[in-house]
Amino acid sequence: MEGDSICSAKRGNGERGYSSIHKIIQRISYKNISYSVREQGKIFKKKKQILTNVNGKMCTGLNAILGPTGSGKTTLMDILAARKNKRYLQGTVLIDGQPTPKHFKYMTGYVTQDVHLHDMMSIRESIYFSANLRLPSHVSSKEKAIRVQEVIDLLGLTSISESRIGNAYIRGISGGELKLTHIAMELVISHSILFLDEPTTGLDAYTSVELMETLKNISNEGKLVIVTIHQPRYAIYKLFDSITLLSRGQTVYHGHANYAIEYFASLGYICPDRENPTDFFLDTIAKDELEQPKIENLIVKQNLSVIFEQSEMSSILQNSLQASSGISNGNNALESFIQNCHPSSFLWQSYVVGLRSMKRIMRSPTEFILIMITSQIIGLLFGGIYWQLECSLSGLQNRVGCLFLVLMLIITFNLACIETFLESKVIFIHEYTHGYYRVSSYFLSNVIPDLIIKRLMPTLVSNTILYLMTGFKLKSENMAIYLLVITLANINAGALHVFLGCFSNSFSIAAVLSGFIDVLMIIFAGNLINITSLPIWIQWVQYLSIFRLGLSSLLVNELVGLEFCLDYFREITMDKSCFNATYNLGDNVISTIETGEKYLESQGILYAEPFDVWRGIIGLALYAIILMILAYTALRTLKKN
Ligand SMILES: Nc1ncnc2c1ncn2[C@@H]1O[C@H](COP(=O)(O)OP(=O)(O)OP(=O)(O)O)[C@@H](O)[C@H]1O
Repeated sequence: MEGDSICSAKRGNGERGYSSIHKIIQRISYKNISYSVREQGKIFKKKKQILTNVNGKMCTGLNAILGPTGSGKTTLMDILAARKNKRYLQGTVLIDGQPTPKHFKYMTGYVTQDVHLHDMMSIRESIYFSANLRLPSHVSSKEKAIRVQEVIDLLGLTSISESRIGNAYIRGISGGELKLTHIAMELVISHSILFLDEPTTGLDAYTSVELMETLKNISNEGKLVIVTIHQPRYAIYKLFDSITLLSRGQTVYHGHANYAIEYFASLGYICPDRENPTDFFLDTIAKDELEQPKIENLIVKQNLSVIFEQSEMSSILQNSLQASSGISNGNNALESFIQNCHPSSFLWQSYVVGLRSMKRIMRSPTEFILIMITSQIIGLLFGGIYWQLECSLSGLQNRVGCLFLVLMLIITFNLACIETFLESKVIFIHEYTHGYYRVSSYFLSNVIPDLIIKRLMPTLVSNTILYLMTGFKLKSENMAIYLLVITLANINAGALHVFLGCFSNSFSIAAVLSGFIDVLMIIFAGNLINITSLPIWIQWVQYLSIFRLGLSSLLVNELVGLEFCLDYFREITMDKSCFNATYNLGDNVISTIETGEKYLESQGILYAEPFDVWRGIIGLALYAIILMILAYTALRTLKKN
């Protein structure tokens, strides 16, 4: 019985690794690992202990973490893979005797329990996407394609490699095939350490054994493979080099898989012939958790974890951990080795992610077509309602109303940006934490095309139609300014809703926040309440309103130089043409016309200087930059663990 002999397993050569990003790692050791969290969703957050004083060592080969549901398997694996919040962690994890390097998680393959992949991509495209972004740039496209094909064949995905992933509405591949695709996306990178959380869940018995045999073969090449698994068949159990049995976050056994039965027998727990050892271990642990066993030759009320802690095996392990903590194995350059977590450049990442975004839009055109058709119908409808506006007082009112409604529509259309991002948030977090791309590449190539193609393009087309139908000023410079304001308002509304999508975890929360912000901005637009009538100390809020900034520019652009007949005079003179005259009524001088300038003055909108039309545009542009930075920052600071 020798604790350290866990690591006397074969030493492969880490063959197939792409050496520029993959250091050959042979051992992970962990000492006194304790992990606790503050439980979410309670007013007084209670501390919950998940792991307590766990020790161990895992080496090249197939290592399994077993235990009942909720025993802490995933948490332990996450800690070893450097994917847990260090704030709640106590103890040390050493990689080949060295502290875990900063970017360790990018050096490892990690298959999560839940799988989230882009629905419109095929299996081959998904695996190629992973290879394209995560393999070093010196690996040619041809080599990547060959590697992808090899992994597809290895996991038996050949016959369905061109099938789409699908989603809840569009039937795609099965859950098991999805899992295999995810595993393939990690295998294709050929990391020297591979973590797999419940890789066989969702697979039939035969495929599970096949998969585990594949993982065993991979580990025989000198790779360190760690899996968490619930209740593997004996055929799978036989493949494990080492097993770690957990019970309520404590170690019940850690050592060679083929010694475990002997160890339990030494405690009086005899595994019956023909019984699957894993079933036997889990049953024993379950009984131990329930009733605190009172077995002959054992100290009463000692449970399996205490017994293991006091065992000879555990003390050998402790000694070996103590001794190995300072050994570097020549890998003391681990930290400097992986300075840059991304093997591909910012531009390459933006190109690859952008290409996928475009493919997604092209392959699910319904949403885009629907947005395009609805916005054109609304454009035509508004154009019909505000058809060829007259230069009368009602024409002035209609102009203001129409411009306000155009801005309202832009905000409403961009509400969908919340959903667009929320939908892909899980995929973004998964891909980002797996080192596919930088946040900036994703932002540039995923968020921005979405804003431009799905939101801005339809709005610009419908507003061009609307502009011509309403009879707004026909000069090209006025139309250009109109479309520029529409563009900036669109970017603002889109960025605002992307920000809200990043900020909150559900559509309803984001929609409530959006409603609140929109109402505030509408109040300060100026046409529901006259800003000049408000107390000075609150008037500044108008500069925070996209509506106010946009509307003031649109109004200056449209109204300066226009004259509007008072409808009253047109009726009494029965003259449909507009004339400019003044009448003296007692002390009052009444004009037959209202000028656009007079209206703007009454609204507190500056118009006299050419710059006045640009004031709102510059405000909108600055606002767009600020909102984009906020959205980007929200994406960066998103909790990614
Ligand atoms: N962030 C967290 N907040 C609260 N509880 C947590 C948190 N993370 C883990 N837990 C709890 O810790 C325990 C261990 O979780 P973990 O996912 O590691 O178990 P597991 O053995 O992998 O379970 P399963 O076999 O079901 O996957 C569970 O009871 C879980 O609810």
